[in-house]
Amino acid sequence: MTSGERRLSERLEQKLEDDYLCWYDVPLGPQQRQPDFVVFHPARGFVVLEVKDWKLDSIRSIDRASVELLTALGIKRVSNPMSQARVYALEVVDALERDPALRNPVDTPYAGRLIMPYGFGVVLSSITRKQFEATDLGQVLEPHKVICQDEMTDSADAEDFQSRIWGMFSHVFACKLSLPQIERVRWHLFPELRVSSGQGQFGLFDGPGHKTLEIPDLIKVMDIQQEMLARSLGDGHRVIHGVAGSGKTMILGYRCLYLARALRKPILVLCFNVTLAARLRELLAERGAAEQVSVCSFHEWCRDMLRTYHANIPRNSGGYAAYTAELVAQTIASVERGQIPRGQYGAVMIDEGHDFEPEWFQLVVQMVDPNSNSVLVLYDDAQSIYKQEKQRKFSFASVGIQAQGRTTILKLNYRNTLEILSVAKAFADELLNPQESDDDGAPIVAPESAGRRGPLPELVQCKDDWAEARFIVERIRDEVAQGRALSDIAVLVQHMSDHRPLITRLEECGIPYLCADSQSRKRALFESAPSVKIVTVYSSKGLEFGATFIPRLDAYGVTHDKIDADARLLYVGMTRATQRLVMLHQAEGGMVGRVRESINGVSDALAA
Ligand SMILES: Nc1ncnc2c1ncn2[C@@H]1O[C@H](COP(=O)(O)OP(=O)(O)OP(=O)(O)O)[C@@H](O)[C@H]1O
Repeated sequence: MTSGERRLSERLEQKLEDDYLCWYDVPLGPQQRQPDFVVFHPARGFVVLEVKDWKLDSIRSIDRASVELLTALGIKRVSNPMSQARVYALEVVDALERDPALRNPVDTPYAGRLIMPYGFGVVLSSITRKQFEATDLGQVLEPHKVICQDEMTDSADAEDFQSRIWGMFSHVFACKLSLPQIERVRWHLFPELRVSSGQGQFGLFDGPGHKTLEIPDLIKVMDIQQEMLARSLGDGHRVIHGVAGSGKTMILGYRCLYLARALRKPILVLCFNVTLAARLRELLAERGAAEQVSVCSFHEWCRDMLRTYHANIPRNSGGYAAYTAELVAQTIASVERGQIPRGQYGAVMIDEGHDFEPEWFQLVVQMVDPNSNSVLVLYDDAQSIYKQEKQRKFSFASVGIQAQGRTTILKLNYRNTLEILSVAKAFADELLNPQESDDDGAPIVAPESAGRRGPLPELVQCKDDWAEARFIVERIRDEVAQGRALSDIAVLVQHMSDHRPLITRLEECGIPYLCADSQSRKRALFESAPSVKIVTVYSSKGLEFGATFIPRLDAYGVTHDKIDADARLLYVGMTRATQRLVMLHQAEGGMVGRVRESINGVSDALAA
């Protein structure tokens, strides 16, 4: 920011109330123009502001189209900022007026025109009103559309400051934009905030070649908190505690694409789950970020580092847990002795931070370039399915993440219907009891529903594995008959050895499927032709499916020591379903009673 821009942004923050929205230097509308500031208020409209730090004696000449400036490098000709601001404002009007929901209705006096007033103006941050009036600048910069240096001081009266801004409007009339209308305004102005509803896309905006041509009736756009997080490029470490389905991965995807344009050094995205890493890698590649952004599971990354820097790669002979522990130990040792260089990445982002061990954080934090020091950790304690209770208590500072004061909590779940979320919440009630935590711990946050409605989750009893398989396949056929894509359907199993009858039945019915039963199949889960996905609940973490089946509920939580761990696992499984959730069991016991109670409780509460 120039010093004038900084002062103006401080004044906007101080002198405007909380229901104003202000954007600084953000590309705007279909032409992606970049005005200095856009100020928006739901009951007043919007204004575009250009800020100039020019001193009076640096303006050699000015007319309605351009300005000649005396600079250290000689004379420079630039556009007249007022005409620039006007062009930007008219482009915004043009984009918004195309949307019938933002136009005055046909039988009203201003039929077809924008439902809110607008204005544009110039901020001369180094010229006082007196200086301005002593010149003929007012002939080309209308005086009421200019804010001068002495009108934007710290001590300026808030009411005066606001009336200067709104005095820039040519026409003022009453408007009161509803929340959906405000969202539509943001949808048009900032296409990158659009949440696309493609399957398993984490809401990332459309890739190239999939531009939205028609304006949908129901639009989906990041909420303001998500937008602020996605755009906050600032240096330093940042932690987002977000409930299941609150858009953490979507924000991460957005920041990757944003940072890929802004940074020279590569960006590293790490998660725990191989399947999630593969899906995210694919989506970012479709959006042209493959070269600059590497997405891997943590262990894949360790292996890559050891291979790239010719360090010793352990053999995978003594079991997977021993192998991965050795992989991590070797990577830490290689970094310590300088064989793997530190500071390789312009930014490091960690999805599923709740499944990371403290020493993993310590290792990864060293990988970020100290000049940008940009580290983002996404975390949801309720989904931590690989850790023991005692391991969960740690502070971010103790693992090298300095995020005090830069921690955000996202409570709103957008993924699940109210019915699915309510059942998952009732089921996992004990895990979600909010607990006090200081700014640097990992708070437990209970999700709140964004309110989308759908069918109540189902609990179905079948007599054996074959009956379960027949039932699931029948329901898959129903879903497909109703238009659901195969890849939007998943069966979440407890162990990969559990699904033989299901596969046999799918094959008998000619339904394509893919099992994530090896590392390579996990990586390729979404790459091939459309197919039903069979994944463990573990591997489903981070993903989402329109229709989700969870068989053998009676096999979860059967021993006392597994109850909490399995409850977490099932909470993760249930919150994968965006529309339909069907759970099955053969016997009573395990988690069956708890799920039944949760469904009945929610059913009664919603009926009341
Ligand atoms: N503001 C929003 N409006 C509409 N849909 C949204 C919004 N934010 C997120 N979503 C949708 O919510 C779903 C969940 O998003 P995402 O996968 O990023 O959540 P998450 O926090 O990473 O979840 P989890 O931790 O459970 O994996 C996606 O389908 C996304 O499109």
